[in-house]
Amino acid sequence: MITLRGLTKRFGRTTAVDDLTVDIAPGRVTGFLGPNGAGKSTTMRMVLGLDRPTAGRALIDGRAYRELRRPLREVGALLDARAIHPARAGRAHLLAMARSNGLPVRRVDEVLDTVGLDARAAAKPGRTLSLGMAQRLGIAGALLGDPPVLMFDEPVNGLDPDGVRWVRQLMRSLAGEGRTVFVSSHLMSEMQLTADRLVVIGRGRLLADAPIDEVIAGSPVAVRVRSPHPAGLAALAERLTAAGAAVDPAGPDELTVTGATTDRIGDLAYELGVRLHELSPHGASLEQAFMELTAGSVEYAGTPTGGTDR
Ligand SMILES: Nc1ncnc2c1ncn2[C@@H]1O[C@H](COP(=O)(O)OP(=O)(O)OP(=O)(O)O)[C@@H](O)[C@H]1O
Repeated sequence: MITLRGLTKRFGRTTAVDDLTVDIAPGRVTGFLGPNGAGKSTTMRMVLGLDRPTAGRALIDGRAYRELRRPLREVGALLDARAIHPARAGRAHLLAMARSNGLPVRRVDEVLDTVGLDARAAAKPGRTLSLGMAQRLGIAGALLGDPPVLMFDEPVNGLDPDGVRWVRQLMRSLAGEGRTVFVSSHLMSEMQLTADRLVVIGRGRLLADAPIDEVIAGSPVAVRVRSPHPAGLAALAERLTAAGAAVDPAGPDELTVTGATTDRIGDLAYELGVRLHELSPHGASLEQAFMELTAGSVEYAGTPTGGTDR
């Protein structure tokens, strides 16, 4: 269990983490989401005692990181896969970690095997590892002490589709063994497949802490409407807006409508004599739910290019 209580971190005038109170429970994968700069890495760093909270506490099974006698046996983490010695071989890196935590050498070979790094790959110096290999090595380091609590910051960065699927299965099986698995990712589709529960933050503040289905269900179903007649479509858009629906012109021959059922839209189109080529409901995705949740807390918002005002 990871317990955050009023956790706050300020860097000068920036509040990176703002009064976060959350329990991250064992036996499931908890996804940690937020726009760039939301405070995810800072939160994880505070759990690991790498950043000191300005206020509040971050506890691992009830204790602060600095109180853990053999930390690798209590919590394993992958924060930055590139944070390995450039000249040291992967296996030597893990051996040093094992020695300093009183872990047997055989654990090093076990975890290398688990993450699929063979003897040749494990003998390469850190600077020659691809990002994908460095991620696997970082995951091996997290697993080394067989800890009940695991944290991964963007673990699928740099992995190919097979690697992504492997990480997903690993996270699920670690949670299946009753461990606490806390994982950040900006790949929503991946999170939708991996996580049971989500903690969403924006500008350091808690925006959601709920089962993934609930987060997605909070977002309305959208209906795609296509017609070969732009003028008719514009008239339909006007009627729908007047009826209180939200209408987004997705293209010259297409609308995305929320707040009206397919029946209602079909009836209105019929009344207006607008021929439709498509009228289809689209279940909300995590991506859509995320965009809505975090709309007010994006630090660096891009502007659409080449488009007209919508
Ligand atoms: N050492 C530091 N000194 C000053 N500001 C910092 C420091 N570390 C983080 N910040 C700031 O704190 C905020 C949160 O950053 P953090 O890296 O925790 O966010 P994040 O959610 O992990 O972002 P990303 O998804 O981009 O990795 C940002 O505004 C960042 O600029």
